[in-house]
Amino acid sequence: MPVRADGSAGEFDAILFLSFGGPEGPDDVMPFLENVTRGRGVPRERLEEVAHHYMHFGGVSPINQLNRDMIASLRAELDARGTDLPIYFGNRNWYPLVADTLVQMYDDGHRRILAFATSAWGGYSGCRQYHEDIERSLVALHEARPQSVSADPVLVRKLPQFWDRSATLTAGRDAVLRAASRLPAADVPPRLVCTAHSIPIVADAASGPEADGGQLYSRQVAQAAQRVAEMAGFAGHDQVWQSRSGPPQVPWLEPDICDHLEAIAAQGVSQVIVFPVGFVSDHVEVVWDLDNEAAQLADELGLDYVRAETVGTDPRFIAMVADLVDEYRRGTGDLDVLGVGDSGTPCGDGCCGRSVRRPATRP
Ligand SMILES: CC1=C(CCC(=O)O)c2cc3nc(cc4[nH]c(cc5[nH]c(cc1n2)c(C)c5CCC(=O)O)c(CCC(=O)O)c4C)C(CCC(=O)O)=C3C
Ligand SMILES: [Fe+2]
Repeated sequence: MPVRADGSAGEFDAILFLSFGGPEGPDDVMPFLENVTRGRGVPRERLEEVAHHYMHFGGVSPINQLNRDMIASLRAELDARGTDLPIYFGNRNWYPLVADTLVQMYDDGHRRILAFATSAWGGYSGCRQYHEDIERSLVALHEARPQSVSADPVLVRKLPQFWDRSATLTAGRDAVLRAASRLPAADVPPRLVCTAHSIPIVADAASGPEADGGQLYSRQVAQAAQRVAEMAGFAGHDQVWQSRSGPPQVPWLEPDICDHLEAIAAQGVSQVIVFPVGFVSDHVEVVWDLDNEAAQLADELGLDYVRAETVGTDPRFIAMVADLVDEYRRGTGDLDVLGVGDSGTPCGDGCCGRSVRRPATRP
């Protein structure tokens, strides 16, 4: 059993399901977007444009319900294994805010907490920022319960990145195959296009050990997509990026999915399968940017377009999350893998990019 920083041999006693958060009504949209983009130099016009995407769904992001569904599935899976750790839900950008959830967990008596973050990836937005969310919440807990926390501290251990777990990739493969089966028969095989959230080129360069040339996030995404494509029997695939933000003069990962659809249509491609490798659930960036924008463009270009499901509803994916919990709850999980860190300590030297402090606020 690995030696732990706090020297204790105790088991973990609760799970924090940590996610991005999303608005639950029209009045939440702008304050939510301000939380997401505080200090990031995202132009007002971009925020207003994104606010329209949310308004298209009545100001309600599907992400919260999807997370609650995932939590219910995880609960059932853990119960079936006889693992009775309670699961709590907390978000970076919207209610329930992780800082509030942590106070609740503490008041309920939990002192050793495993955190599962809904991003599979390394890099600042997908990994490091979740460590920062934990750290910031611990600071807030200390302010809310100063005497108790000093005398009786709490440990929050973040679970590893899971983009390369076999269940993640197998669920992706089957989602691609199901999508492919919805395409009408054609002479030429369909093009598999794998998409993930774009990030600024400098953010990508800053993620991952410098010795490996950085680019941890884009390399992980490329590898996951490659594996899924191979497993689904595709000779090749295209890697694209979506939902770019920020000022237009700042370079982000490219090609953008829409530019790419135009390019392949011009090459004579007639069918496309879009697989959102970068996300675990069908939230706004999937149901707007892919099912609406990209699908409409494909229609205009005369492309048959199908979008593969995200992996978060696949029972094998949920079982994988339960495996992570089981591996780490007794302290036997590997502490030396990417994504794992205690109480906000980032997972490795130079692993996931520079820190940018940015507390979420209430409306
Ligand atoms: C790598 C990555 C993931 C995947 C890893 C993970 O899952 O964590 C991800 C997920 C998500 N991104 C989401 C939403 C947004 N992302 C934004 C902005 C940004 N994302 C970035 C990166 C990522 N984002 C970046 C570098 C920015 C620029 C601002 C900044 O540096 O932080 C903005 C601001 C408006 C805009 O400009 O688009 C919104 C609204 C939602 C929730 C959707 C819903 O509500 O249903 C989810 C799951
Ligand atoms: Fe994002």
